[in-house]
Amino acid sequence: MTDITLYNTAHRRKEPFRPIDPSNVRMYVCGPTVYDRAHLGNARPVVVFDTLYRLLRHVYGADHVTYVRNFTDVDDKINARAAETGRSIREITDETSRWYLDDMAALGALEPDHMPRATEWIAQMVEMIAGLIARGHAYEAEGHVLFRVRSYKDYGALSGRSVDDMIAGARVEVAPYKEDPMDFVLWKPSSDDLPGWDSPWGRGRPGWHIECSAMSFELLGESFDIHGGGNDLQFPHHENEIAQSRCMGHGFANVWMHNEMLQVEGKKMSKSLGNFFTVRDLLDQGIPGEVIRFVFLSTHYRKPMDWTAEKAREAEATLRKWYRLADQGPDGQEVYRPVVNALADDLNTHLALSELHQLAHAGDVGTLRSSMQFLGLMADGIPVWAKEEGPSGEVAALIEDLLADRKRARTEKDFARADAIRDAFAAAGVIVKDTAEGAEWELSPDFDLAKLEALK
Ligand SMILES: Nc1ncnc2c1ncn2[C@@H]1O[C@H](COP(=O)(O)OP(=O)(O)OP(=O)(O)O)[C@@H](O)[C@H]1O
Ligand SMILES: [Zn+2]
Repeated sequence: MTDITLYNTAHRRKEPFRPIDPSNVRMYVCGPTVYDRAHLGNARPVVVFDTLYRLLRHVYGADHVTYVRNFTDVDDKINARAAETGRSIREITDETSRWYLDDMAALGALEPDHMPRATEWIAQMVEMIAGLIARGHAYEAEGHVLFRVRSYKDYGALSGRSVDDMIAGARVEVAPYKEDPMDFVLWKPSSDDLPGWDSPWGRGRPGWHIECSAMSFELLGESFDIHGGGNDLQFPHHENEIAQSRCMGHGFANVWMHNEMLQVEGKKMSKSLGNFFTVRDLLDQGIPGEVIRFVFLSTHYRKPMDWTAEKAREAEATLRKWYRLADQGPDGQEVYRPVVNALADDLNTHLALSELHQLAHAGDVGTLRSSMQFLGLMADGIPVWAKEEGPSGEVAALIEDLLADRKRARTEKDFARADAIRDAFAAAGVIVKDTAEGAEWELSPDFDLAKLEALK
């Protein structure tokens, strides 16, 4: 069996992965708050943990892995969106959840085995909150229930910081009913115009953190193998989840995995900063989902990354080449061992892609096909966009620009430049024919975009 090694944030090192029960490997990933289209940053954990899910299914068997990802469908941002638009909360959360699943499917992400909506698990949250009060880890104050952070001595262990350091660095809400500014909300009262459920503490709604503790417990049990999410959730969300579940006497998650952020000019892409574009924006611009997935896979999940048009162009050119080859491959070949091994080493997706380059280079079309399927780059055969004749608009525009540049160089008798362009076309596999009507060109099967981009 393949040995998997994963970086465990909780211990800040790579560790051999040993599931609690190899016949049911269990993973929980924090899902979206559903009030708006997912931005490209939100898609990063989806692709990262989908890749891990695929690896686990490959190693332990598809029926021996349980993947849970929630929908947060009760939240003040959702209430605000409903108030702004005059639409009902349910309409907004239903529509947004559907969009989310469509957009993520376009990126080749498999659906998790369970996708619990928080509002369907309120009774279980209430029960857990009552349990925390009974154990002295929570208290009721003015219709709120708060978690008593100082009652959990390991608080902060995941981030490796002390409670006092965290208070200093965080925006903690100071409220008169809190015993300590660090205490966080498990339950809060709802006015009549807001969603609310009856509880021992009056009509109200749950805090965000308790959702994940309650739903992971119900669907995966007291202890499970992997808990994932973006590293922006590490504190406070994941520290709070750990505090709640451990104080209930649960073992909770063994391995904590966090993806780094998708950035825009050095800053996290986020709704609050307004520096975002959605997955749907890219798809609508004609950028295929496979290209977006490829760009994600080319950077390791623990490194920050940017989205650039150039990365998308290169990914598209590579994928077109691979699809042309894989199209000739028989189905049902084994996945290439080095590709599996690359993922088994803390999801080294960059290395996995280099292994695919090797396969393409060697012309092993059947193994290329099965390995692309394994990485989620090829669901049902060759995607339609890759079957269409000719390269994408972006590649064509680049070639046309270079041809214009060559013409100018010739007119200006800059033969060095004209020759450099000619040589680069030859090296990149662009076949140029000069005709009376001007230059005509086509791509040879081993077209290599990188060799052209070097010229720009
Ligand atoms: N820029 C980003 N890069 C990578 N992952 C991100 C990024 N922004 C959010 N995520 C992840 O997306 C997932 C869904 O989170 P959620 O719906 O709470 O996003 P969000 O908090 O609304 O986004 P934002 O931070 O833009 O408001 C979480 O796992 C979160 O860590
Ligand atoms: Zn969570």
